[in-house]
Amino acid sequence: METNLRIAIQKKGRLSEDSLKLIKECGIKVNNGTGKLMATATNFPMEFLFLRDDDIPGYVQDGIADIGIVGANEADEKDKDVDLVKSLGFSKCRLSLAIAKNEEYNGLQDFEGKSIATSYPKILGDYLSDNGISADIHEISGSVEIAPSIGLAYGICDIVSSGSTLLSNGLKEVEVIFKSEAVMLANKGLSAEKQAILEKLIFRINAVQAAKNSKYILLNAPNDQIEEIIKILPGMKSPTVLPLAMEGWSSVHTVIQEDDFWQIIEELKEAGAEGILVVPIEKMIQ
Ligand SMILES: Nc1ncnc2c1ncn2[C@@H]1O[C@H](COP(=O)(O)OP(=O)(O)OP(=O)(O)O)[C@@H](O)[C@H]1O
Ligand SMILES: O=P(O)(O)OC[C@H]1O[C@H](OP(=O)(O)OP(=O)(O)O)[C@H](O)[C@@H]1O
Ligand SMILES: [Mg+2]
Repeated sequence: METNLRIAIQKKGRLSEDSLKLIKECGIKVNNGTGKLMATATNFPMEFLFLRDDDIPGYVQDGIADIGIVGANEADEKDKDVDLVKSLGFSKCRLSLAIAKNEEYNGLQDFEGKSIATSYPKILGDYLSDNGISADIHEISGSVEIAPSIGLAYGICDIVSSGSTLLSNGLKEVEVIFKSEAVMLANKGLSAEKQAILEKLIFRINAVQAAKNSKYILLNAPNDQIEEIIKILPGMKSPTVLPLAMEGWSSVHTVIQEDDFWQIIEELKEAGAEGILVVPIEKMIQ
């Protein structure tokens, strides 16, 4: 029987859509009809389990799933004996301490002896003890932001992204204690066959990620400016230079990093580049 790599992804929630999108971008086809909790890819040796994110680190540790996608916050909180394979760049958020917006805040010492409601008792406990603060951690499983207004706790420690949930509940963020994004976890004892499938998957994810961070750039320039323009362009290798039909002009093609984009464009314009086109790249194999 063919070996399949079994991946656990969140059934429904903040990670589900982007996890499946990544799988799709890797060219893997899976038919997860509504309500189906298990599925097999049609064109890659992979099986899918659709689970609550809380259960994923444990299932990966126990080998029920070979790999899994969860938030780094969930992976850290569950503290299972698994390998962290890769950060995936989506579901970026932070775990923060927050208190009622009308409370004065002078620093972390304000939490000394107070109660804090959270779904992340381990991460919070570690943070407080690292900082020499002793507080009463009150574990609740959801709707954490309600705790101060109903008198359950002085402060909270919960996930923040835009900050709008805090705002709507009359809270202010006072400390960021953990920065998170989706990560891939793997079981520590994968067979050689499963390891080989995982490597193929990682190769594809790397190509997708590299493409997302890069742009293909095309521009025209007079030949006497080409040397200077090439100096500005840090391409994958050396840029391609092609003569244009117009005498004395060339077209330059290369790949640039998204982060350097605006700075490079400015420099290129100053160096005499014209007709600059910037195009997204679908996959990039380095
Ligand atoms: N507002 C947000 N913006 C970005 N990422 C988020 C946000 N909220 C949560 N996340 C990330 O997505 C993960 C899953 O969040 P979600 O709210 O779907 O979890 P959940 O309610 O515990 O789901 P489940 O029903 O699977 O237990 C979180 O652990 C965190 O890493
Ligand atoms: O800073 P914000 O952009 O407002 O995001 C933060 C909120 O997002 C998450 O909840 P979610 O909306 O996923 O609902 P949940 O409580 O059902 O998990 C998280 O638990 C926070 O409450
Ligand atoms: Mg959960």
